[in-house]
Amino acid sequence: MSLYLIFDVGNTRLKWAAVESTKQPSDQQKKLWDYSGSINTQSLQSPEHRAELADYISKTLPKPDAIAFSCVAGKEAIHQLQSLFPQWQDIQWKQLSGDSAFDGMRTLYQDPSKLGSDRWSAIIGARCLSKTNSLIVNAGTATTIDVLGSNGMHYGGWILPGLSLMHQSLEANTAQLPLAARDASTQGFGTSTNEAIIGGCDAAQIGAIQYALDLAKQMNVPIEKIWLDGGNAKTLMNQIQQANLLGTEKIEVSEGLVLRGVWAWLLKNI
Ligand SMILES: Nc1ncnc2c1ncn2[C@@H]1O[C@H](COP(=O)(O)OP(=O)(O)O)[C@@H](O)[C@H]1O
Ligand SMILES: CC(C)(COP(=O)(O)O)[C@@H](O)C(=O)NCCC(=O)O
Repeated sequence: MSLYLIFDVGNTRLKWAAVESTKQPSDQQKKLWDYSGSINTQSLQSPEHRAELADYISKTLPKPDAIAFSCVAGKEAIHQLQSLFPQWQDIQWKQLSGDSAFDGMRTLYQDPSKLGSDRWSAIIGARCLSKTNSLIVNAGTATTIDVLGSNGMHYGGWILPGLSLMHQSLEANTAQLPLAARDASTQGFGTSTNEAIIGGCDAAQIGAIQYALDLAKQMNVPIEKIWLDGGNAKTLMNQIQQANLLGTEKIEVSEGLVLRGVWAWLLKNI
């Protein structure tokens, strides 16, 4: 039996997971990782935090047989990530990029090398779980929305500021708006500044998903499955469910679609 260690370095959080070779990326269960965790991506910049992370990972799991990653947080972060385990120098690190080939899949991106590796790996992860026309929504630092056809074609997508970025940008660029805070009462049209911001930013995110569904239908790629992933997935799902929008039966909150995609790609490249 082999063990694979996978990293997904986003602009806010660094996620990792390790999985044994007895499992498959097409396995539907969410909790398929034998080990997993996350920290702030910024921690990579600190030698102390790097040492803590490396110590924690190397003490909680056996030596992996292969390591693979996606990183959209810049070259320095990649360098710092790859410096974590000097004791495992014989293990080759495999980096998935936006233009990494995957059997049966293709992107219409004009220059696939510019496609975010986390977007491409989430698309691969979604393909492992379902061969239907799918929308992949990764609600993280940015919110990305991508269309994947049942034929394996990525038709492109959108990049929006994520929920926190939207809130922060309103606070930073206006005189009167505070940093909004979500509370249980936020529903429908806002009747306070806080509610108006929270509801407005939710509407921008959910409205973009609705628009993507409409546009995909016009393109003859009617969406049968929506994967909602990332740090804000559950928040958005709650809002979607409470307002009974988008045909909730086809939406699923997925956990670690990027990690799943990197793992699937690694299995084809070792
Ligand atoms: N514990 C948390 N730490 C940081 N961000 C969180 C946390 N919980 C929810 N979030 C939200 O999730 C976003 C980060 O989600 P994530 O999918 O990890 O993003 P990325 O892949 O871009 O690093 C943040 O911008 C924030 O809005
Ligand atoms: C859009 C992103 C910033 C999202 O990053 P994240 O929110 O996951 O940290 C990332 O996928 C990226 O840098 N993409 C490159 C540009 C593109 O995909 O076209």
